[in-house]
Amino acid sequence: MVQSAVLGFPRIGANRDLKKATEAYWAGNLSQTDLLAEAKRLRLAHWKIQKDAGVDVIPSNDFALYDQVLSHIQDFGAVPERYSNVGLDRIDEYFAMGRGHQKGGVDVPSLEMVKWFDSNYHYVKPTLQDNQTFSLTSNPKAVAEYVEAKEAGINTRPVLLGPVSFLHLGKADRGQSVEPIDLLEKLLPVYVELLTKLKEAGAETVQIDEPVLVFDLPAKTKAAFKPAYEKFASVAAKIPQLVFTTYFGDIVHNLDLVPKDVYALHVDLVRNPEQLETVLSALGPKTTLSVGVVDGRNIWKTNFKRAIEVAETAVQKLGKDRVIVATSSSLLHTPHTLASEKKLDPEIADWFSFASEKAVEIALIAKAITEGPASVREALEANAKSMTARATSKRTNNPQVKERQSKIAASDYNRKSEFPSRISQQQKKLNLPLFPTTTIGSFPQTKEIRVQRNKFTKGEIAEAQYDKFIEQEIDMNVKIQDELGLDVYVHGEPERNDMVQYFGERLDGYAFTTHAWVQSYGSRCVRPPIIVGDISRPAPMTVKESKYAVSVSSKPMKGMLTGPVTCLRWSFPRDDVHQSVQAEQLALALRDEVVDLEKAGIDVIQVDEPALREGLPLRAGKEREAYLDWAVKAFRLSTVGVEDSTQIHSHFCYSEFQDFFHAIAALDADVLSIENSKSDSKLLGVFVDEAYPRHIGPGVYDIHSPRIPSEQEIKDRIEEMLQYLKPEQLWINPDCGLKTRQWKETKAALVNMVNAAKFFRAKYAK
Ligand SMILES: Nc1nc2c(c(=O)[nH]1)N[C@@H](CNc1ccc(C(=O)N[C@@H](CCC(=O)N[C@@H](CCC(=O)N[C@@H](CCC(=O)O)C(=O)O)C(=O)O)C(=O)O)cc1)CN2
Ligand code: MET
Ligand SMILES: [Zn+2]
Repeated sequence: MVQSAVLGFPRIGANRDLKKATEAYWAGNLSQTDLLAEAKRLRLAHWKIQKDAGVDVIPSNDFALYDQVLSHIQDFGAVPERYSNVGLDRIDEYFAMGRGHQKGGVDVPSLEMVKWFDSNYHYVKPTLQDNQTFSLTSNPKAVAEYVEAKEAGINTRPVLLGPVSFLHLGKADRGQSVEPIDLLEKLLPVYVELLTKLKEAGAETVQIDEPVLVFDLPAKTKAAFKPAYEKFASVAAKIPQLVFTTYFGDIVHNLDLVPKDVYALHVDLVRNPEQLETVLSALGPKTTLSVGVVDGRNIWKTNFKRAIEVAETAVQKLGKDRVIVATSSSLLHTPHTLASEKKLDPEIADWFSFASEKAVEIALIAKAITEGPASVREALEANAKSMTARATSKRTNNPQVKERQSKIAASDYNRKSEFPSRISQQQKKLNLPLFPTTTIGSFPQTKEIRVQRNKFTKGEIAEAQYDKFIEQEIDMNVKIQDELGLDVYVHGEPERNDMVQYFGERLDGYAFTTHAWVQSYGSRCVRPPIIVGDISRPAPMTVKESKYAVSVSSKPMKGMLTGPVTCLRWSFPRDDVHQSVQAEQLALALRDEVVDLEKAGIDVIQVDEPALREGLPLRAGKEREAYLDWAVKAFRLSTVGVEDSTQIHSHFCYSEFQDFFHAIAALDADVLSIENSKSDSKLLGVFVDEAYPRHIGPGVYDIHSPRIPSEQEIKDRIEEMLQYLKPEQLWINPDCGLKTRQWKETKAALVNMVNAAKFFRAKYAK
């Protein structure tokens, strides 16, 4: 029979239960015991959902209190000493690596956190030493959770991140020079020990994730697969059977690296259905193929007909016993259940499927193949009906939007003048000192703000009252910036629930949800709006708040928008129209907003594009160039409608600039702020080598952690930056917005930042 498998289930729970529990624990309002009990409750609930859905292969160890890679770091004894030797218990050590720890005389920043492939999820980077050793902890999480499920009557398939991916996704610690992949020999015994324990506990198969196989890999990493999987083959009798798992891309270019003797191979056929033929012809004679046909990255109902066709192609070649139908990747990137969405228009809700519904889908697809379509006839018919309804719906099509798109001219992509002329006109207006200080946009989203917004959303307070509240927040933010002595102000974004969701809610062509949360990092979640049709802007979206902010401020005030590519990437995009078309529609809507802000007297406008880098296709080549072409065009289309004297800023976090610099330069923004505090300042070298003439603010401190950076630390960072950048092009700002922080630490950090800037201002004053 064809089995059904889920590669991973979202862990936050139907009501962001995990977020609430961890945050309560951090605040000292929940005991460790209660935190662990809540985590257990969630795991059991999620296993039960999948079991009830009829899924054959249910994952375990897909859970994590903060991040699954971080859990591996701890279980493998790869905890840097600064966390392991300061007397923290296991849970606090874990959170210290994830979010820093500044309490009880301990002061450690967090480990670096970066994007998980091309998703909006973030993982903690394994951070390794030259003399790194590994050892398995006494009660490894993978074993404990396998046993826990078994005791609940569910025989799961544990998920592990494979050794090559674990090392490839890691880095040398600051000041260390080890190449992580060179540590393979030392790491493998830990995997063997862990796999052996899983087998002893009863696990028959293990999902071993090697997603790095979708990248273009350096020779050394490629060479690591053979010894790693030969080692596992040599102890095959002692360990579970391995399902070698890849996702988020095709593996055709690395097919020779797939071990021939593993029990099964999983490939993502949602992203790259065309790889099936090649993969099938290269498969080992006994290997089972796990075909990923239910999208783990988006919320559209699966097209059963298409999914079954794909799976049948594999069945014809391999037979039913050698095919597993599965989700394309973990469902971590999808919301918990559609059942919570009481406010969605039923016509549109019929097009969607969230994690719990996807579990049902995958079981149905397996049944359709094993027992024949007649066994699930009703479900197939209902599915076909939904597909037709969506394809023919009037809701998705807006001729006026298409008409405008067809009229875009080459001149719509260019500013009036080049940067040198622009910056002098801007400087006349803005009169900024050397080393201007600014922040990235958001200020703390306090409990009070959320409560007021919640009341407003529920209709408990009137719009006028809510608007008044927002104005008071803006007043307060301006006053605080006066006191801090910042140079370019922000209004603080108090009116925004999220930088993407907020715009989605104000644009036509979008649907939005009430409970569809997805984990972004640690306890932080997002509720991506859903692009269902052609996008347009019925009315200005941010002008009212920005105009008010300018009216109460004596310093330049930045207008604040989320760029077209980030709006696209952090929404659930349509899958029936190319992403470039959706980005262009967003760009046109934002262009009107930018021009309206300028008309309202806003001289500095920041258009954030933190997701531009994450959208970059994972492999170099034509696809990448095509992406950069439309992404850069979308940004330019949205920003260049202004006068030379209006200063355009853009912001990037989570960006590795080495392979990306030319695109950033091509945006032609006047000022860039980038995340930098966790990276080696050497990386700023690209801006020198490539002679970047415009202004730039590399972040001077990390905003993900409550830890307060000292003035000296910030000065040291600036000093390093000055080795690469000219004083007259350098801005001083944090890595990113401050919405996740408390006011107390925000003020303390910004005082130190402003003082550090003043120090250099005095030093360079002539
Ligand atoms: N979309 C997106 N992706 C991003 C980022 C981002 O800002 N947005 N930043 C980067 C890092 N990722 C982040 C992701 C989320 C958050 C974040 O702060 N999320 C908030 C939720 C933001 C939100 O939508 N808030 C809503 C809902 C708030 C809420 O919880 N309301 C309560 C009711 C009010 C109460 O009693 O607290 C409820 O619904 O139950 C609002 O403010 O209106 C959180 O998890 O806490 C930060 C960074 C990369 N990716
Ligand atoms: N303007 C946004 C903010 O400050 C930029 C965030 S980038 C993830 O929150
Ligand atoms: Zn940012």
